[in-house]
Amino acid sequence: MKYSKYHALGNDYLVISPQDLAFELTPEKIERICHRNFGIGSDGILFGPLPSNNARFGLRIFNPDGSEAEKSGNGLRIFSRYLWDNQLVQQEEFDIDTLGGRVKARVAQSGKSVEVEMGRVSFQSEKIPVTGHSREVLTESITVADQTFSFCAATIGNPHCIIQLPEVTPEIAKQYGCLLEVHPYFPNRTNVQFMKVKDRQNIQIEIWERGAGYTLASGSSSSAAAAVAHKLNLCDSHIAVHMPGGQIAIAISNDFIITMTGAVTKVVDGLMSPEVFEF
Ligand SMILES: N[C@@H](CCC[C@H](N)C(=O)O)C(=O)O
Repeated sequence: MKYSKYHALGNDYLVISPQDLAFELTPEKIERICHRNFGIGSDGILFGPLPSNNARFGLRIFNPDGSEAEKSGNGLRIFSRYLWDNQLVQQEEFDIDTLGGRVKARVAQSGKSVEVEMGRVSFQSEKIPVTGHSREVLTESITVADQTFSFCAATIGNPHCIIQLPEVTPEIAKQYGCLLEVHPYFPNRTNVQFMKVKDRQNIQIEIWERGAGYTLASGSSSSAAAAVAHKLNLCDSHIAVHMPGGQIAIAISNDFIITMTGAVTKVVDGLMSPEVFEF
């Protein structure tokens, strides 16, 4: 099986084209391919390009636990770079359809920087989804293990739980992220961001991704956390999001449409042996 591996600030994905796949991409196979010891290793699989009625290209996004995600910011930027590298697009702007909606992508610097218009953030409980009556989920309480946090929730196609703290560390994300991901408030599970507001233009986040665990960066997480910081009037509309893997620039329009810009790096084109599935 042919694959291409890229990373966006350390958030790594394998791009697999349907034409290079001779078997069905089942959850068990996805888990094995993404496994960092028994497989190639990645934070997810980008399966495309697929035919779409809504956009030039269709894309399916899979997490390393085999679940399917509606959207991935870094995944979309990586997939855009792949389309560019493989000359599947000639113009710098094009659109991509995902389960979580259509996005517009624009490549720059020969694909090394990609901007994606991610869509509109909503804080509405039934859209995220969060259980309970219909409301914007802003500054509510949630308890996991020994700890009660104040949280906000948002969707940009996929669900996010954002917790603002004075300081954030990888340890906090790992200790509480796994519990918050599966909290009964979130019927579809959730991505989790622990956010420190540095000033009106800068936030720092530590991330626990649904279906992937602790990651070094996440585009949809950056979008959701920046949108919450802006919604709570803690930040302006242009925000640099600092993550362990690097920095993403987020611009927020008056109606909370997010534009995200950041680096994409190619790692390798490879050929996976079928022996990987002998288990
Ligand atoms: N790394 C991604 C998010 C991938 C999907 C996520 N794990 C989910 O299940 O929603 C990003 O860059 O946005």
